[in-house]
Parts: sequence; structure tokens; C-alpha cells
Amino acid sequence: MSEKPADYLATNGFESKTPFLIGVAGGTASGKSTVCQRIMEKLGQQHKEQTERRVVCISQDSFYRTLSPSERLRAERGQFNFDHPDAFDDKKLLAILKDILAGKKVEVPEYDYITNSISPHRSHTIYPADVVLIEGILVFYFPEVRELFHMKLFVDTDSDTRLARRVPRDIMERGRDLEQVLNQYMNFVKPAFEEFCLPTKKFADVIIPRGADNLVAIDLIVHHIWDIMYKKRPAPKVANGTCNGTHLEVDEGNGRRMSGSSEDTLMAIDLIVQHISDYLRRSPVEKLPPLGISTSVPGSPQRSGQSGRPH
Ligand SMILES: Nc1ncnc2c1ncn2[C@@H]1O[C@H](COP(=O)(O)OP(=O)(O)O)[C@@H](O)[C@H]1O
Ligand SMILES: Nc1ccn([C@@H]2O[C@H](COP(=O)(O)O)[C@@H](O)[C@H]2O)c(=O)n1
Repeated sequence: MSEKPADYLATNGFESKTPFLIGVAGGTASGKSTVCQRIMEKLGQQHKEQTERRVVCISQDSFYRTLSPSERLRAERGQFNFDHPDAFDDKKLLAILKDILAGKKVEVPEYDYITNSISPHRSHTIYPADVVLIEGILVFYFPEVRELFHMKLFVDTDSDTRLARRVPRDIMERGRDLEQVLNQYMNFVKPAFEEFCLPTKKFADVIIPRGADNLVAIDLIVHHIWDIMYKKRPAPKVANGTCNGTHLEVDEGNGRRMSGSSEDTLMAIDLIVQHISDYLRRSPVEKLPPLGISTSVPGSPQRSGQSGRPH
């Protein structure tokens, strides 16, 4: 494995030399990580060496703060609120994201749900990349963090489904028993979702109902990222409201709903326009799911020279 060359940022496709930062929020077990995995897979990044990846994913869980001895005891009994904003070290998350935006290589710790702490000897090196996905229940909660994202996605999966997924996951992968999972859910996870996570849905540019099952939404997002990676389009500005105020709810089969508007960057509209123009450029056998527009496009020109394009 070789380190990326020193001039990597000058050659990785961004005039601005800034990675495109995508926040992926949503309730517990809504499918945030799975959506990110699908995006990575569709972009052919999943099996690449860390040093070669142009798209990388980071979990907000890596930024849980260190617990005091008494908090640690409570956590072991399932009596600590890991769904409250105070459970996170948001300053550390902010600092790492700023380093990433500055094109620096960063170390992201690995979180251990069994010990409720950062693994002392395990971390991941995140090399400069074109696109960085940050997923977590409260990635849109902290204003300074939120303002750094160029694109904000909210994975919107109903709470029954999320609970039904969380119970087996926490038992099989996170070393919990049924009673502990249900108690924690009722006492902390559910109320904190309603108080802190759900209200951040309004900040999203794109709302994805049903998570990774929503193939149209994943496709839209992948095509947008693809354009950023290969068409060398500079990342849009953030922190000036350009990405805010436009919401797209991608609902496969039921049409798409939009609310709000922005004079500056119409992120949601941009996604749809891109998807439709891509659709029109494709040959009939390659067409994307119809997105509610006519599938008959007489005389549409064939796509050219993009055989590696994701499907
Ligand atoms: N669309 C889906 N259909 C079935 N199971 C899913 C789906 N999306 C996620 N899961 C499962 O639900 C659990 C939580 O998904 P995950 O993506 O880790 O959610 P989050 O990152 O939001 O906590 C995992 O066990 C995952 O395999
Ligand atoms: N020690 C911990 C830390 C976090 N949790 C729970 O994880 C959830 C967030 O992760 P998702 O993959 O589900 O988004 C959150 O709801 C915490 O309750 C935990 O149980 N133990």
C-alpha cells in the first residue's frame, strides 16, 4: 500500500481542492450505514484499499465522548443516554471535519459498543478523498458541524421497522440482551429521537424514505456524486445557506415531493434534473427506473464514452 502522492489534492478533480462532504442523518437502525455502503458499492469503492478510495465513510459513533467511571457503570446497565447530544464530543468531530475539508489525512477512532468506549488500539486512517460521507443520528444537530456539509441526506424509516432491526442487531453485534435493548429504547432512544434527531430532518436536502430499499434515491445520489468525481465540478459553497431551504423527498413510485426553495443552489432540483438528463442520454436498454416521467423518449441521443458509469 502506498501513500497518496503529495499533490493528490491538486489532481483529484477539485478546483477548490475541497472534498465534497455529505452528512447522512436518521434514527437508529434507519439504514444510514447501509445507504452509505450501497453508495460506496455503486461507485466501486467498497473493495478498494483505503489509500485508493475516492469516496470514504465515517461514523459519528467514533465521536462518542469518554465516559466518567460512574457514567461507565450506568452504561453497562443500559442506563446511560447515548442518544443525547451531550454523549458526543462534537468539538472533536468538528475539528476532524475541518481537517478533512482542508485536505488533511486524519485518524478516526473505532468505537466499541461492548465496552462503550473508543477502542484504545484501533483507528482508521482517512486519506484525502473526493467525497466524504459522515453518518450518524445527530450529524445535523450541532450547527457548526451541520454548516460544513455540502449535501445533507436524512434516512427516514418508520420507527417500528427501526426497532425491529435494532433489537437483533444490538443482541447479535453489540453484546446486549433483550431486556436491556428494550429498556434503553423506551427510556432513551425513542424520546431522544423525537427531541433531538427528528427535528433535524428539516435541514436535509434530500429525505430518503425506506433507506437502502429506495433504489431511485440511491441512484440519484450516486449520479450526483459521480458527476462530482468525474466531471470535476467544484463543490458548492457551504455556510452561506446555499444548500439549505430546499428539500426533496424521494419516494419511489409515489412521486416526489418538494417543499421550500432557495434562490442560490437548488440541490434537490439539481439532483432531479441531473437524473432526468442522464436518463435521456441513455440508450433504451440502460435506462434508469422511470422516476415518474414518460419512458418513451423518441429520438433521444445515445450516451457516449461513459461505460464505467454506475447503475
Ligand atoms: N433496507 C433494509 N432491509 C433490511 N434490513 C436492513 C435494511 N437496511 C438496514 N438493514 C439492517 O438493519 C440494521 C441497521 O441498519 P444500519 O444500516 O446499520 O442502520 P443505521 O446505520 O441507521 O443504524 C442492520 O442490521 C442492517 O443490516
Ligand atoms: N455505547 C453505545 C453507543 C451507542 N449506542 C446506540 O447506538 C445508536 C447509534 O448508532 P446507530 O448505528 O443505531 O445509528 C444510538 O441510538 C445509541 O443508543 C449504544 O447503544 N451504546
